[in-house]
Amino acid sequence: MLEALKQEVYEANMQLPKLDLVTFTWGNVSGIDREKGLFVIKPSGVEYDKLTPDDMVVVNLKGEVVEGKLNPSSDTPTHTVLYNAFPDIGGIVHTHSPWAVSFASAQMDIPALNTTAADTFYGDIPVSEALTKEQIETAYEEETGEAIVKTFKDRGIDPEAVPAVLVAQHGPFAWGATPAKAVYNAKVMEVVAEMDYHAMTLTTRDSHVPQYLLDKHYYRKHGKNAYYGQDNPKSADHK
Ligand SMILES: O=C(CO)[C@@H](O)[C@H](O)COP(=O)(O)O
Repeated sequence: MLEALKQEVYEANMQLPKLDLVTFTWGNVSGIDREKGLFVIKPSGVEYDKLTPDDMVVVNLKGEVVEGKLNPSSDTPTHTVLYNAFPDIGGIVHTHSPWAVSFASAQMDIPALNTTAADTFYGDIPVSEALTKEQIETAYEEETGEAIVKTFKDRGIDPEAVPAVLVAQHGPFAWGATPAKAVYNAKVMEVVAEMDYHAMTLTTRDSHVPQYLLDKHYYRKHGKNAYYGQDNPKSADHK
């Protein structure tokens, strides 16, 4: 059943290691057939270079396996919640891509600071609230999905406008009209997160030696009068 969708989801999963979005067996991609109310997802714990289209698992919108010889991804409950809550999405991807996970670990949104972000995300990529110990210990993956939905509801964000989220202390989820588009959005998120990290480091001047102190030591070392801040025409603080 759903052979064409299995092939499409398989190909989307194979993009994850190619795009450096996953390590080992981390991450997963799914795609949905809205007419049949069934989605296809990567099997759990299978190495990407051993995956085949036939390994894909078919799941209904209650999260029940309807076809598959392997166990579905451990994140299947999260995908299930999102397909039910966001009726216009056709594919979902989850990765542990390191720059996005860095923002998730810091519980910080990935801000839209440049056109690279704005071309794909019409606003900041939100981070969810941290899940409670009880949520983690009871139904972690389902609660993860609920935390994502709550983030968009509470903050009034349209999941079509911002097709991505960070789950605090966990990592990124992204979605789109197709599994391939979901993977594209996940990669743009990772690239934007890296760009933002560097931009935010460069602009927080107290995160490194201020220019006028560098100048002062430079001038002392080279026998010139030390200038401080606004007195120094070379300093970014020069008034
Ligand atoms: O987030 C996690 C585990 O924390 C999962 O996404 C794993 O990284 C992949 O699990 P499977 O899809 O292979 O079950």
